[in-house]
Amino acid sequence: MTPAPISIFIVEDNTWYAELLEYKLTQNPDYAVRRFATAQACLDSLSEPPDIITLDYTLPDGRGDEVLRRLKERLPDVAVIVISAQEDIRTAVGLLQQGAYDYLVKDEETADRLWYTVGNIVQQLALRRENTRLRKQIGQKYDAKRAIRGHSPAMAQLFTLIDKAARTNITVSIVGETGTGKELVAKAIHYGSDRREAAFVAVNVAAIPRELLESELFGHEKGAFTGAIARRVGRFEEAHRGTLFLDEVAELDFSLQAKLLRVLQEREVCRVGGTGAIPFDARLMVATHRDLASEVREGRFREDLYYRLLGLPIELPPLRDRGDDVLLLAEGFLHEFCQQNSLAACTLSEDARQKLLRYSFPGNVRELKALVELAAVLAENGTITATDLPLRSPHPAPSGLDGTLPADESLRAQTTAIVQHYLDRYEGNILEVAAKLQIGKSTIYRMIQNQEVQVR
Ligand SMILES: Nc1ncnc2c1ncn2[C@@H]1O[C@H](COP(=O)(O)OP(=O)(O)OP(=O)(O)O)[C@@H](O)[C@H]1O
Repeated sequence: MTPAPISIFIVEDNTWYAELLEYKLTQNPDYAVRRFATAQACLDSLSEPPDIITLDYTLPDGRGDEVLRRLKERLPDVAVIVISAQEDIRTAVGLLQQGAYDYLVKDEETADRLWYTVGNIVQQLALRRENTRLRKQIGQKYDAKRAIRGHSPAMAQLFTLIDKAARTNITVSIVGETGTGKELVAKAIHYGSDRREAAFVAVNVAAIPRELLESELFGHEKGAFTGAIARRVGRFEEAHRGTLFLDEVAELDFSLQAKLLRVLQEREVCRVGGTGAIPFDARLMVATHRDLASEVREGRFREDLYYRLLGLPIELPPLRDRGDDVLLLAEGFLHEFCQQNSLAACTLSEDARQKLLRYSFPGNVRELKALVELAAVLAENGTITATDLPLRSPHPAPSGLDGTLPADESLRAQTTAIVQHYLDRYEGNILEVAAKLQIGKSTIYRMIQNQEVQVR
């Protein structure tokens, strides 16, 4: 797409000088220049607002400061460069304080200096335009209806809840197995809400060592502890006016649960080693794969914090309970993958569809995505058959997983055995294991924490 031209108004009553500036600026074909001999003529033409105005300080119908004020009233964002015959520091400072972008004195180098100043403004404009474009794109990306696929009744209910959550600031608690789309839902709510222009900050509580987590969340002052060589702003502060998403919130230990509760009650954070309280305005969303209510019953999670965090509860069903959504998702991921990799479009054969429908997907949507992407690479002649869907792990796992839905009781045991097998094989390298099995690191950390698996 060709970028929009930069519109520049030259307001100058000296025709020769105006032509000189125009001649210089039009050397860039992207600059569309118009000339005005009076302030009024320029003010009358603002219905098509320019990006930049060069303003002669002494015009027949007004002084620069007065014209600048009127221009800024009408177009607060326009960049105005005032050009004056006199070098007067006090006038220059006054104009800059009034919002002028720059103040240039008329001499033989003015046209060159104007060229550079305009160049700087154009760079900033390009960044601003890019920023707006990206924000729009991100907003679309996380438009719940677009990013989250699913037609099953459970998903229809989910879309209703996302809409409701996006309309208010209510805390949202999302529960679901690994890879069911908890973070995706949190983003959809954030980007559908009034907070979309500010940051979405995600923190995986299970992935950060306990001793670093407090400073990660609340920040620290320089010298607060060994290694705190500079002040650090915490995630709560980073999420100011936006959303803070605390993933795996059930893994918080008791002392941090107490601190989080205090922060949420006071709506203020205190940096580690700091004395003052800093107010914040972040919307909170939390996620966990655990049943928080039973964590409370078992005495592992504070009841008062539970009620603070519960807000609007959203439960994400495992993929195996979403019926035909498996096929809808598979086809969507296939289409995207083939497009992104310039592959010819692929379709799923009937036996492949049946295999996907029967599989249990312990890694849920994340696993499905990885599986069909691999299948797209393996497939011949644009058709994915059952054999292109290698449900078995490439390394012999110590379980009898045969790729189809096993009995519920044995599923957890099989998952645990597979993860343990890979941890042993890759000498406890969690990143590597997570990548090989296409599961979240947090799932592995969680299994280690629960002593379901060990790093040996
Ligand atoms: N309904 C859906 N439609 C399209 N893509 C989805 C859907 N659900 C999940 N995904 C995709 O699946 C992957 C995993 O999703 P996400 O990270 O949100 O899961 P999670 O539940 O937060 O995982 P974890 O528990 O491991 O943190 C992402 O690539 C996400 O875009």
